[in-house]
Amino acid sequence: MSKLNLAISIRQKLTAAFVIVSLLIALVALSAIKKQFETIERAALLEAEHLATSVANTGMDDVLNKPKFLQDYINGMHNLYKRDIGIVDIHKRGVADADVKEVNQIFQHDPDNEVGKTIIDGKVRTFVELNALHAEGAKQIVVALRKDQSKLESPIVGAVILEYTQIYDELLDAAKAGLYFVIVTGIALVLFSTIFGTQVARRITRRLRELERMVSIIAAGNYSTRVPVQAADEIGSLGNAVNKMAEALALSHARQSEHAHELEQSNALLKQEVHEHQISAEKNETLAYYDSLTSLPNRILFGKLLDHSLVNARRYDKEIALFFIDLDRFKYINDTLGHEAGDELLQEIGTRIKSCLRESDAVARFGGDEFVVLVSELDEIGRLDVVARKILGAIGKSFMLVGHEFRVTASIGIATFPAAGQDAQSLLKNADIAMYQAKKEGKNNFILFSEALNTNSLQQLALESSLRHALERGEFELHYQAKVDSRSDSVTGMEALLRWNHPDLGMVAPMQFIPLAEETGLIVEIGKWVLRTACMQNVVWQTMGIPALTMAVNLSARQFSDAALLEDITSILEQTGMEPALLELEITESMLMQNIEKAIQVLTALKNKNIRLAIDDFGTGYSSLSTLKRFPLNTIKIDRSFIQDIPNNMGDKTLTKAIIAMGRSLNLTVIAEGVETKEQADFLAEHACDELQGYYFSIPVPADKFTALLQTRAMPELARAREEISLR
Ligand SMILES: Nc1nc2c(ncn2[C@@H]2O[C@H](COP(=O)(O)O[C@H]3[C@@H](O)[C@H](n4cnc5c(=O)[nH]c(N)nc54)O[C@@H]3COP(=O)(O)O)[C@@H](O)[C@H]2O)c(=O)[nH]1
Repeated sequence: MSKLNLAISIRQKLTAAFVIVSLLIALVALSAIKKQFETIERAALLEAEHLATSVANTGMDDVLNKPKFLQDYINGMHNLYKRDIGIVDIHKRGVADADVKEVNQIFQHDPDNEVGKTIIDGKVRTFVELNALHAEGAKQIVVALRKDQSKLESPIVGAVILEYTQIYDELLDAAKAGLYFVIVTGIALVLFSTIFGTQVARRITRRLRELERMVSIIAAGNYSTRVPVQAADEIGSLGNAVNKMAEALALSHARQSEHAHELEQSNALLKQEVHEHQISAEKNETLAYYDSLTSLPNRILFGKLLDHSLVNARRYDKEIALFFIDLDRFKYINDTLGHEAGDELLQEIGTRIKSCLRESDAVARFGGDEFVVLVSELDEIGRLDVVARKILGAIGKSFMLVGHEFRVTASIGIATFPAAGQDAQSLLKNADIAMYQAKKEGKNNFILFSEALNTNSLQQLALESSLRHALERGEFELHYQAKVDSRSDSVTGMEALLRWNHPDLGMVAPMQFIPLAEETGLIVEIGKWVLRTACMQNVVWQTMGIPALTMAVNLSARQFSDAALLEDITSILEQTGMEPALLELEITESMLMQNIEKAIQVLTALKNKNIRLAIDDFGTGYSSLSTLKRFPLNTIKIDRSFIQDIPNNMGDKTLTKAIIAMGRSLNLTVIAEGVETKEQADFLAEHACDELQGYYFSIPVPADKFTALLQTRAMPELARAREEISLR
């Protein structure tokens, strides 16, 4: 309820109460006045009746015949008591009257013949006599006059008419005086009580308003406010109660503030904890779904994206494509330049791949050097080539790592939905198969998955599985191929060549399993076995009295980039007792050109161990003379591709001559591989190629056969080999 409403309401109520009470008092006073008037009239009437009756009882019957006496009596009553009495006979004729003119006159002042009626029935009647003296008329009472007044059955002989206006008026005047006093006093009292009541109401409402104002201030939170208590009445008690309530509120507010402060503190702590929890949840999510190195989605998140894309592709009958990208020779970079450089490279690769894609495509890193791309809005299958070439081009651009310029390539396998698989797992597997095929076919390219690849891949998988057990099962063996002095035809050394004697497949060619061993990393362990076996064999031959010959062993890219290479070789040399100077490591030109600085570093370390170093497949890696000069080499081995068309191919002849000249100018031993004919041998000898290797002299043979070859040192062995060649 508003302040205004409250005040008006109480005042109105009080005023209304005063008005009602005043009206009631006025009403009661009026009815009392009315009652009093009636009583006055009744009293006047009663008195007149008694008087008239007493007049009648005064033996009127006897005195009727004595009009003089009667007149005197009436005159006496008039003079003494101011009462006007008239007496009539049964004919209404005046016998005596206060007004003597009425004597002997028929009474005619009763408007309804009340006198006549009373004379007939004896009943007391009143009437108002129309009289000139009284404007309102004179009140008259008429009583029957009997012969024997004590007996009701006595005959009526006349009537007594008594005017009672005077007594009535006197009584009325006396009553009116009292009445005026009552009315004036009453009005004064009503006025006073109204004014007083209004003042009281006003004072009450003012105090109530003040109380309300104070309560509002307290309610607004100003608990120190106190209501001024003006009187010890109910409002004063209410004020005291409000003050007590304010004190209690102040106390509770203080406690609440304290509590709120504590709550605020714990809330802040809670917020902090929630914030930390959120951060850690976000971190966990990032860790769970994103690759920490490249910030690209990881395998888990990519799986979800792929599943989602497959659902859409199925629903809208669309094609999607999965690109499996694997860097070529990444391990080599990682091992030679260090992990930090490798990480930098992977980050850059991630960025480059991303830059080749549309917003709707997704790229993820699966770990290592494996990246996967999801092209979910494939308009046409032809776009796959464009995307793949774009990615290869971006990756193939040069990188600056540890202050040097490098180039890497990648192999991409592509699998499309629905052609290459119905679910995420098969799509990923088939893209992986296609990627391996791309690697096999020379790397730095892409292959779209086909069912034929799958069959091939299954074979590869079976081969890979057997390869993992080949070493422990002793299925490897080494064959040795002689190296011959071009001038004397004498054996200067041999090259150890690995053979895999598969229990089911028979002799598996190195070209079939070495790339597989390289990809799977098995080559490192296999390579160590080759080194140990070759060294042991060489020592065995020396203990057999065979003069010391150089043992050449091939190193794969992975072995060459293996950080433990030097340590492993040193330990093998120590374990086998092999003379380091008799060991020649053949490293391909392309391996050296991958990272020239690192290659120089590794070669120098090996060279410092007195190990001989040969550059294999020379002529295929486009190394310049200036670069070549920086490698601490002993030998260059001209690639078979230059030899095979000699003497017919003039270009090859010229190039071979140039390579020989260059090697000699660098004081390197020059050896030609793949020498299959006398013409080739003669040409090379003629142009001062130091050593020759090839089927013309000897095919790679097992250790026992090579022992025989060495022991006899007989040309016939070589010749036999030549014969074998010519038989092919
Ligand atoms: N990392 C390692 N690589 C190895 C090892 N053993 C062999 N290999 C490499 O495998 C490739 C194939 O080797 P392979 O089938 O043994 O072929 C060698 C010779 O048999 C072949 N050769 C020799 N003379 C001739 C010839 O007159 N004609 C002709 N067509 N082929 C001939 O050449 C291969 C030796 O080449 P190279 O090593 O370049 O001297 C091959 O790349 C091997 O390097 C191993 O243990 N580890």
